[in-house]
Amino acid sequence: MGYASNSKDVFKYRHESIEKYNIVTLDHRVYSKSADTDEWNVRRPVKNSGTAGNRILIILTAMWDNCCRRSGSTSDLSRETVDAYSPINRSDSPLAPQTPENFNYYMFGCSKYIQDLRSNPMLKKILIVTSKDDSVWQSVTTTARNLDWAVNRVSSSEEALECFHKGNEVPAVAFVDCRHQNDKTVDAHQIARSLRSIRKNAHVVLVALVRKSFVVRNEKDVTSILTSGFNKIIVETCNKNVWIKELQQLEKEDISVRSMLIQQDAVLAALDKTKDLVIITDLKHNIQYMNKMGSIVLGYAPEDVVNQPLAVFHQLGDIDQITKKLQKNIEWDGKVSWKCKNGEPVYLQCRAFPFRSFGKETTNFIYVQETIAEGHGYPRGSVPSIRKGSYDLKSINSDDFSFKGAQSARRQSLAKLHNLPLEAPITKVISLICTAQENSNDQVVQILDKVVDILRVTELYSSHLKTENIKFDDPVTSDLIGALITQGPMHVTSTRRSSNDSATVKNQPYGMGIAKMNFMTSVTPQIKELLDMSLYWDFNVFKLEELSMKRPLVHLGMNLLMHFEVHKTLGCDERTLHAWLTVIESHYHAKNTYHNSTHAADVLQATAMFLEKDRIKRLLDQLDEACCLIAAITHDIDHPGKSSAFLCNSQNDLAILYNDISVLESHHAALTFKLTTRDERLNIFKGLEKDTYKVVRQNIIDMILATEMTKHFEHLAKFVSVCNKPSSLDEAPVDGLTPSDVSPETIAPTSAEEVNLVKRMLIKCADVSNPTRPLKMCVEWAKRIAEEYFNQTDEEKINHLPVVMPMFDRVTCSIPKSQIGFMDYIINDMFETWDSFIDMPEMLYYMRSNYQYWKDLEEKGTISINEICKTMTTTLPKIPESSGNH
Ligand SMILES: Nc1ncnc2c1ncn2[C@@H]1O[C@@H]2COP(=O)(O)O[C@H]2[C@H]1O
Repeated sequence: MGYASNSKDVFKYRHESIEKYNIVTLDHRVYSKSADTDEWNVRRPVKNSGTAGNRILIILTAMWDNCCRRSGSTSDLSRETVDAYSPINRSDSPLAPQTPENFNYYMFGCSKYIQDLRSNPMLKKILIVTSKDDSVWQSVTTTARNLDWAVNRVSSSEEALECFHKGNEVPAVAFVDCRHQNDKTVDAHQIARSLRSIRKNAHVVLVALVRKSFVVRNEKDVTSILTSGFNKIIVETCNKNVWIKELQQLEKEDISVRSMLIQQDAVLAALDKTKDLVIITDLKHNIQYMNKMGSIVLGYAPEDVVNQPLAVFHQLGDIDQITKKLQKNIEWDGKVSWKCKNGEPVYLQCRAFPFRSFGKETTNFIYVQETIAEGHGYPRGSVPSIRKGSYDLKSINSDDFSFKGAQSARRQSLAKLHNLPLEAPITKVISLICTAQENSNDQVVQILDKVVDILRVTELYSSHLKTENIKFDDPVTSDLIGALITQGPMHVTSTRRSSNDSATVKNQPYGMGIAKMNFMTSVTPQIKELLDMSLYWDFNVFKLEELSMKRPLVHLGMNLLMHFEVHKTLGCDERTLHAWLTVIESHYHAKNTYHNSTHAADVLQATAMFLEKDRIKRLLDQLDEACCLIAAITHDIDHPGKSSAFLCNSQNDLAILYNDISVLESHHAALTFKLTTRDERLNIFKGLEKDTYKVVRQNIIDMILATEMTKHFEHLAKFVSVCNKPSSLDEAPVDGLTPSDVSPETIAPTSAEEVNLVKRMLIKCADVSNPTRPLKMCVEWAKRIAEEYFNQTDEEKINHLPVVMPMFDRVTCSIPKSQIGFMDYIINDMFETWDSFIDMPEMLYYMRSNYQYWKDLEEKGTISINEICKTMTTTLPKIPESSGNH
């Protein structure tokens, strides 16, 4: 950094090339040089944050011009290419730098927004402040008017300030007479200080008119004039040519910059109104700017975050993978979890990119994040980044309180609902909110109004999750998620189980004690060894598929059903279980690449692992466990390898039978009971009491139907809002309890409906857990599902049916893109939520690293499965061949 505080110093720098510096502060204006155009552009300063690598020179214009004149040369820093900026060096200014070392400049690329002055004539207004009209002012006035300036003159400090306070006719430039030292009516310093103390006048160009002797006589006076808030010092003259030059310069530099700053203010205001959360950091990843939405969502005031390392606000504390990418000048796109001031995490879809304001190097990093209201204040594991369902934050963020009257009237009418005889729980809730509003501040009232608005819609869980509300990032994702979550409405059978329900078994006619042993002796040692790993997340179901000759479900099923003593719970024996599993497995289509019995075994294995988790164990009884395992085993039975949409489009018998509603899932559930109950030899339910069987049946049907993806967001949202209570309790402990006093038992969901929500979530997670498995398995599943989608597309094309997912064409489809889309929209949120409930870090670990793997492949432009397989160090088992076991 260079710093010139007197003309001698400036002389010193005259002999240095100004090219050495990439930031110059001239006359307290700040310029930086563009590497591309070699032009100097104005920069807006921020206080106290050093930027590595910037070379800064500070010069005062008056001295600089003086030096130039004395040295007989013109300024190296051509005035023609410089945009000016108002002074920052006032001691009362929040932007005032304390020492030259503290200078840093917030790059805002504003030169792009400079408006042509001609389009903004409002700014060509001059105010002359002088107590003495003389030939100098007459010369200024005439010249200015000839150049289309509007000129107004006042004769005292008070009148001058009045002009600025009035508002409408605020002049862009004020010339203040500083030639008469003892002039009591025009006090230049007072005018400057008063003006600069008001923020809206920060951009007024203040020009001091001084005597010829002034600059040469006293450098201290020059500094004092400039530091009091003046931008320019002009020496008195009656020479109209000089005034033409000065006025043109004012127009080109000062006024155009003012115009630019006005627009920059507008941009900043827009940033404050946007629903996106914007953060800008410097090169060291220290936050330089965060917009208002940042404060709203994260809960920090701007001063809490400015100059703080970004990592401090990152929930997982490791923001390395993002910053590394940015440092390599690579844009980053993905989920980021930020830490709110209240300690809660908020997950946002983020696009981070490097920004080069000048020079060849990056100067800043910018993070733009989609925010939605769900993300704010939701407990851990919320679904904020289901960006497709964003709320309108307008009212929350609005400064306009004028609609309060209307809101209050509405509250009153809502309160009347309370008195209606048909009072429903939702009206009670709304009424309670209305009561709470009475004693709340405006902001809370507005937020609660929004809450009430949301509660009033009929489809509480699904209305905002329709595909038309979702903006997908790419067509593959659009196809996939669109196909998964759109279909006609489905009625979910609600199972209510009273707390007295228990597994009631008619009798236990079989020798249970030896059941497991008998079965296990019939498997090969290799399979046995593999099955010993059946309660580990990296269990290799493909290996079992291979060793069992594509009968993984019977083997794993026997192993796990015995482990959970399902035979005891149901009151059946090993042989029935084995026969049942054999028949069930035989109704899975081995020719399907994905929806075959290996998938059922995989879902069963995930289900078993979830059932082993403490939180689940506390919640579910043995009958629940049995239902979960059976539902997992049967949930895709007789899957044709085509989607429900395909069946509807092709007018398949199943679609006709089930009226296009939940076609596949209804079929899976119905067939399960048909197969199981029609033959006594495989009826695993035959030992159950009638009422227990009813409960079991309802439970299994409910879980199988819950695997329907069209209801995905509904199930997820319900689970989040009802079951993820602990963190909300953490926030507001009741009855003197601290969060640590609240044991999981105290807060675990207990109602039958809440238990149902957990079971639905459990099977849903198990069903799509493949992206959270170790990489090799995750890739294999991706390959299998893509192959099945491709087959469907092929068949649709051959049969001239509507193509449900046109992007899933085996020649063009990008597998990484499809996986990223699937994870972005379906997997990541759901598993973060599920993990927050059951605590299974290995699952999240694989999910995150797999996601990164797909991202890396996408970046490299890898598309096909063959290319992907080449990137894997070891080869994976082959896709099953078309010979079926069906
Ligand atoms: N890795 C994956 N990539 C894309 N889609 C998937 C993946 N895993 C599961 N799915 C889809 O998610 C759906 C969940 O329900 P289904 O098993 O009926 O069908 C599944 C597939 O359509």
